[in-house]
Amino acid sequence: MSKRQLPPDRVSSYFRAESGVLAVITVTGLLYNIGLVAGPWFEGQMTETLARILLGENSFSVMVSLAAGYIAVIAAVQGLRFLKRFYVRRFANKVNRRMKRVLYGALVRSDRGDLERQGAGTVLTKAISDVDDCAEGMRKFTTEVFDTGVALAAYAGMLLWYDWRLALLSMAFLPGSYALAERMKRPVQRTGAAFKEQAGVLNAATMDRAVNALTYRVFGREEERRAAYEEHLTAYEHAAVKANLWTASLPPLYRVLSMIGAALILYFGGKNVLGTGWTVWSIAKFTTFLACFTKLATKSSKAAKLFNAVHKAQVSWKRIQPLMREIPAVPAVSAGRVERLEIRDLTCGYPGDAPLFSGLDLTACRGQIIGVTGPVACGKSTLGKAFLCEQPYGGSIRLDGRELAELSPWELTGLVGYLGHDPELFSGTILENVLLGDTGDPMDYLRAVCLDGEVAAMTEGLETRVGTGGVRLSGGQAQRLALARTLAHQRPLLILDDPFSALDRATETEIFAHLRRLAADSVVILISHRLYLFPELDRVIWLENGEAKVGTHEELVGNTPDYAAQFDAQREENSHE
Ligand SMILES: Nc1ncnc2c1ncn2[C@@H]1O[C@H](COP(=O)(O)OP(=O)(O)OP(=O)(O)O)[C@@H](O)[C@H]1O
Repeated sequence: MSKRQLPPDRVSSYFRAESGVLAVITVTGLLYNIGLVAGPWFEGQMTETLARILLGENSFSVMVSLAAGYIAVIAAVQGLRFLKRFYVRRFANKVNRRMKRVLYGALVRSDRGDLERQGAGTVLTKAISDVDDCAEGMRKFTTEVFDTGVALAAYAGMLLWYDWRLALLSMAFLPGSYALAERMKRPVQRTGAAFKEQAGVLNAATMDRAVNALTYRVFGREEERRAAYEEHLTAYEHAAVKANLWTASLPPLYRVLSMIGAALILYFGGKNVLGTGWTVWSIAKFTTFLACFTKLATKSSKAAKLFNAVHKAQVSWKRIQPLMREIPAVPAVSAGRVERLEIRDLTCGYPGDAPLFSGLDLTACRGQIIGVTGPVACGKSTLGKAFLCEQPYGGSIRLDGRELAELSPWELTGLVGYLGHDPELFSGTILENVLLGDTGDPMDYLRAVCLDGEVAAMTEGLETRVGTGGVRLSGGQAQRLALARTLAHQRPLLILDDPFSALDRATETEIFAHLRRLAADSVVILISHRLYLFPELDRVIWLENGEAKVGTHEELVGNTPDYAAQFDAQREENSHE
């Protein structure tokens, strides 16, 4: 089966898609873990040799060659470990990328209305952190299968080989330690949850005191608030002590329990050395056995970590699984060029309300930029959204003769690009926000929106994380980044709703020049309150009092006094700056 056909809503697909990398991990992982057993073997041999040297039965050179062999084996084992970890990391990165590509594809083609209601940026941020948790869980699982699973098997095999009775006896206490840990999870979780809750209450109380400090002072309620705050603080301290007591006191107990096996080895293993036990051992075997057991006991305590990581990944996967669907490629006909946009007798509004405007007629050709403006709340954004067909419109909007309302959502996605008021950035990097999982050079688009210099000056450049909704960026940076994203995903019809509102005039003019060049193959609908650039537009739509007037800038200045007045007012304002 080819990689493309693997169903993206199954975790196994992501493992199968990376079977090559997993094969390398398996080979290096097996060699590394089997090599690990060589350590205790060498330690046993060196202890034996030391005893013999002291008794005069061996020369020092034997010890030197053993030590050299030990160092060589450790170096080889660590080399294999490095290789295995490198490939596990690579595997996790590839899974992460693949999952994000599927996720972006699904979200970008989701119903815009739904997404807007939930806040598209927030949906993406949550889903992306779930993908990160899944990929991390898969990484830990893949690591621990070898580092814990295979290593435990190798150590256990070695113990059984040396003395199976003593091996079973000493290992019998390990499950007891896990069972106890499992049973004690409940009070640990309960006190931990209570502590977290108290921390939340205290945070809220702290915020309340800080934000409303002035109000409390003015109304003479400071002392009362202080007393309430002290109560929260005391409750927080008690909860913290309880939670810490449980979490700190139990692990040593588990360790003592699992190390009972070591005491048994000292006793029965000693008998083996003296020749009165179940089998006959040299000092080397005794030392190797003890070292293997200690390593096994330590390793096995990590098994819980593996289960936790897998459990967390499962929870995240459940949340994102419904989003992980294969998205059919946008039909080729939609992604191609469009020569003409024809709007006839267009009426827009919301169900139950009078139309915001009606009778809009316009024909625009590829490469043209059409401005839309008018007084506050005249319906500019509503006109922009009409091209997304979220609400039914009256009249007709045709792209090369194809009525938008009759197209499938995916065809529409291939034809219409949209940038709304809200930049809708998600908490990924600048690069991810521009490319949305596609390939290409984001710098071209960042240059076009005059953001390249600022990104280059950031310590992490394109890898800078922008925070949820782009909170780490200024308003102007967020707006330009969203515009770069729109330009990076060119469509034959581009709707830009007030894309320059947070920019200064010089930047706006420069970006506009780039827009002309980059969108030469599209029809651009540019909605704006600011009219500086309107003389350069191919046509202007003026919406007012339910009417839509269309003309060149000069025509509207001549026949629409309100448009002329708004343009003059802005020009005058600008000349005073
Ligand atoms: N989803 C909606 N349901 C009902 N009415 C809406 C909806 N969205 C907007 N409106 C109303 O439609 C009118 C026009 O809104 P719209 O956002 O299109 O105007 P605008 O010209 O873009 O405004 P602004 O100048 O503030 O950008 C407003 O009165 C608004 O309250």
